[in-house]
Amino acid sequence: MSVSNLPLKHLFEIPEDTIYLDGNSLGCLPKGVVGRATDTIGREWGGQLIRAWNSAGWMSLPQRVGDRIARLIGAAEGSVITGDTLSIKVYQAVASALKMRPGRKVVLSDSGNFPTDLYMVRGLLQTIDAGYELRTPEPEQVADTIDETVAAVLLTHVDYRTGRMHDMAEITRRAQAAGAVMIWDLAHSAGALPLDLAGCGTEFAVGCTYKYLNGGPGAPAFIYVRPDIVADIEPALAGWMGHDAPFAMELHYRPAMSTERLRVGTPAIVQLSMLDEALNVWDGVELADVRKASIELSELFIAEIERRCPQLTLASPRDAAKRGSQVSFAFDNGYEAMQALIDRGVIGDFRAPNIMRFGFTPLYLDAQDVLAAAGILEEVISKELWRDPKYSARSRVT
Ligand SMILES: Cc1ncc(COP(=O)(O)O)c(C=O)c1O
Ligand SMILES: Nc1c(O)cccc1C(=O)C[C@H](N)C(=O)O
Repeated sequence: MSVSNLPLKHLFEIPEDTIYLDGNSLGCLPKGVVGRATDTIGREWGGQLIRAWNSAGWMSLPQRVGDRIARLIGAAEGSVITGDTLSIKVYQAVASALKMRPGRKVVLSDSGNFPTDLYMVRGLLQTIDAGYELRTPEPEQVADTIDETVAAVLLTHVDYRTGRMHDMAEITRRAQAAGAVMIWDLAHSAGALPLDLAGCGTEFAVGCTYKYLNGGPGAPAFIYVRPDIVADIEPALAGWMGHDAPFAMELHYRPAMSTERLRVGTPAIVQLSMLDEALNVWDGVELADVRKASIELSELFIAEIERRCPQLTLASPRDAAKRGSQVSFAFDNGYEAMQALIDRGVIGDFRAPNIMRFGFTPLYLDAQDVLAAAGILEEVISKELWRDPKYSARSRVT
């Protein structure tokens, strides 16, 4: 693919004979990360011990890494903080949003949302036990369902199954016009396409860093809070690291005056330093270039698969402007076909009930990869290689 400075394959460890189309679930390993983890463990922890919180800058790492992510999601410096898992950050955002709209009793999401987002909301509402309701209309109906009973709208921008993308600016506008607080889950957007959080005015956004940001399995999540409201929000999960002066050890919680108030407990320093290192691959990269290459690669893939594999049905929006950076095809034996494909070095994934999912990560993928993957998928489908009984045990976790 001939987009300016992409791809940057040489910056990644990619196993030989592997075409990786699953960077939308777990990104590839950037080359510097192993060395950085070793340094954090050996030199910083091993050599500096407790002093490293100051001498190695561990205490400020959640904010510094947040600032690097902010550039990639169109947010101002200081408005993004890292830590915990995305599930926790969803909980915090929704809990804070409900406090901002006392008297309103509805959280609005959609029926396509990733399960953990819905589970976290239900768990929160059960804990509060004050007559709240979670509504989950079809994704296409969400905008028209926002009314003045809605306290918070929680949506995943890019659908994990189909790649269908909500109109962030328009839904944010509709939510705020009805007086609701907007929360975007950017799990499948951050690092995948240009975002303009500051411009769209959303109150909150949350996301993970192990997909397109390549932070590694279990890498810390992030949360964005619009700068003008941060001093007023009441953080659920008020841990000591979100206190204005953690080492004053005060008995009463006094939140930090910045996004730091969304911190909870001790940050996972090794993972955070791995993420910090992984973000180096983005230096000098423009999301507009990534998006252009992502659309070219995914259009190429769709054209090739529709020509070579008529048994598969496109399950993603055909219009690239309405898709994130993944392409899904429906196929009744998709599970088995995906196992057969993975066995031949093309790694995508399967999502129930029948979705074969392929992620496009232009930092380490090019047109040759896409053509080769399409050829192998054609072989799996046309020769019905997926019928081999070894592909039928549905025991994989992803
Ligand atoms: C939209 C969305 N939200 C949340 C999660 C997961 O959250 P966590 O990182 O807490 O496992 C995922 C993927 O795992 C996701 O796709
Ligand atoms: N977070 C994951 C994990 O811990 C194990 C396996 C997969 C994941 C994922 O990220 C799944 C992903 N969010 C999805 O869209 O399906």
